[in-house]
Amino acid sequence: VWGLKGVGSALGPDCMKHPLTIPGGTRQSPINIQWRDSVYDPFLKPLKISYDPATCLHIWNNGYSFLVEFDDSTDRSIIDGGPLENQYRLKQFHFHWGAINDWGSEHTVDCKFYPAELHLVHWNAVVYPTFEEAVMEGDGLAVIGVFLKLGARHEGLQTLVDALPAVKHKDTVIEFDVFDPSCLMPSCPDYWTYAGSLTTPPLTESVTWIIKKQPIEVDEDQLEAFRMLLFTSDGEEEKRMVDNFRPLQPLMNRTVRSSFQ
Ligand SMILES: NS(=O)(=O)c1c(F)c(F)c(S(=O)(=O)CCO)c(N[C@H]2CCc3ccccc32)c1F
Ligand SMILES: [Zn+2]
Repeated sequence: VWGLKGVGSALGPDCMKHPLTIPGGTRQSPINIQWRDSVYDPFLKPLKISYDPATCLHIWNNGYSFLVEFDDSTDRSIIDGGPLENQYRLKQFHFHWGAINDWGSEHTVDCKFYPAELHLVHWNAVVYPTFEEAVMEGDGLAVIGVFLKLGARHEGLQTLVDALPAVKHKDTVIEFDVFDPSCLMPSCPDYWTYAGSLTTPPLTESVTWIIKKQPIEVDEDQLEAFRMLLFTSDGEEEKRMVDNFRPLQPLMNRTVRSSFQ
């Protein structure tokens, strides 16, 4: 259901090819963010992020991406403010990336792909009793998207990169017990926000997307470390874990708001 893995051409305004939409879907993700069409909303608050590094549990290759999962049984790692009505609890973060640096992100900005994109998945534990229930509700999830661009080595990311060989194969997990994902946040507070969906099954329209304007820099070796992961389990014919992003989806009747002018 990840749809056609067409990478689409970033040329011209129509950088969406063969969008695979969910029947009846009106708020699917990812989308192209056309900077000039985004609307500044002065009522958007700064995003507040407070993560407790001790809530970090493990890294898991689940055959889609590699996830760093957190203990979300309390409100120790949360986000608040921004476009959100409630605080949301951090459940996991993961990445999407390409086989080469010309593409890899899920969202695009003015039809430009980044080589990778970080997603921090949070859920509304104020209103919903479990993550699984929040996944089914329009205000259930909040995902922060951070673009990765090729540049200087990212020291904070390196501790994660060093652990990746241990989760090379699908369904491998290793303990990862202290990591503060705020080290992966860009310094600039600016973001875009829009109502969207999960980009993997169940593709539910339950996500308030918060896409940071400023990318973080990572170096070629760090991107290559992502690309040596495998979609396949140990003993199966090896398939490199690359191009694990969903094609762009139609904006339909949505406005992308910006927290900046
Ligand atoms: N781009 S994204 O933010 O939409 C997104 C993913 F891209 C992605 F790969 C995953 S997953 O957990 O690896 C695969 C499960 O669908 C999730 N995980 C979520 C989605 C559904 C679900 C169910 C249980 C635990 C985590 C998740 C996700 F929210
Ligand atoms: Zn994602």
